[in-house]
Amino acid sequence: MSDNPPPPIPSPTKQETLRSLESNLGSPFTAEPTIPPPNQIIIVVSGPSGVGKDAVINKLREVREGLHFVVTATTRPMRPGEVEGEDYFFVTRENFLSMVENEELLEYALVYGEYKGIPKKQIREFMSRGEDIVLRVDIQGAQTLRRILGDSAVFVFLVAESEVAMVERLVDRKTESQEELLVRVATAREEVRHLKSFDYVVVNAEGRLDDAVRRVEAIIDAEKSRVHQRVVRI
Ligand SMILES: Nc1ncnc2c1ncn2[C@@H]1O[C@H](COP(=O)(O)OP(=O)(O)OP(=O)(O)O)[C@@H](O)[C@H]1O
Repeated sequence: MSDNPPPPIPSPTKQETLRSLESNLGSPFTAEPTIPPPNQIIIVVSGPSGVGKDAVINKLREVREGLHFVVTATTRPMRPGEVEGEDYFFVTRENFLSMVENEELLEYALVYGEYKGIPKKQIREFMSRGEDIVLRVDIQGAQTLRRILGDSAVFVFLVAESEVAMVERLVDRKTESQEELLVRVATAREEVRHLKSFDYVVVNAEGRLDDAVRRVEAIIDAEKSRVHQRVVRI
């Protein structure tokens, strides 16, 4: 009789454990992704004139990939520093109206005497390449888009930290005459009541542009993580 202890039973390898679990479960484990890739989203960024829509969008363009910023068609004259096809597609009234006639625009509006519209083709093209779409529209445009897109798009309302901060920014920008300023500021006062038809609100405070952009990014991340994804049909 030997006093030696029995040899230890070798513990199963990881592979053996997996095989044993599979055999007990009755089916092999799959390496398929747990969830399908998220749908492309349309994010509508809106807010009163001078709140910083362009500033937020320009910064977002620098810091985030995979987004297509839709270039709006407009009949308004080019401002100094603006680039055709980058800031807007500057078109004649005649061309614009023919786009309307041919139903090439997702929505259009007459804003301060000039037409602005969103080309459908651009949205379809970039979504089919897997990009998310960012639309920059005024409040009137956002209301129309809500009617057209319903809950299939994400609506973000940008606000300044106070009315006076917004007006000062608009004045400092020096792109509007005194009369134009009056119309924009009076309109902005009215527009806040539309806030409730938006999904998210983001404060763009003086000197805190980066915070506003981070918040918009967080919204995009949250939307891409939704269990019930929004489905866009245009
Ligand atoms: N967080 C911020 N801090 C300081 N200045 C800002 C901030 N955000 C925007 N601005 C400035 O305020 C002015 C108005 O911003 P912007 O042109 O982006 O507004 P907008 O909402 O696009 O206006 P509009 O609808 O009239 O085109 C610009 O001169 C911009 O550089």
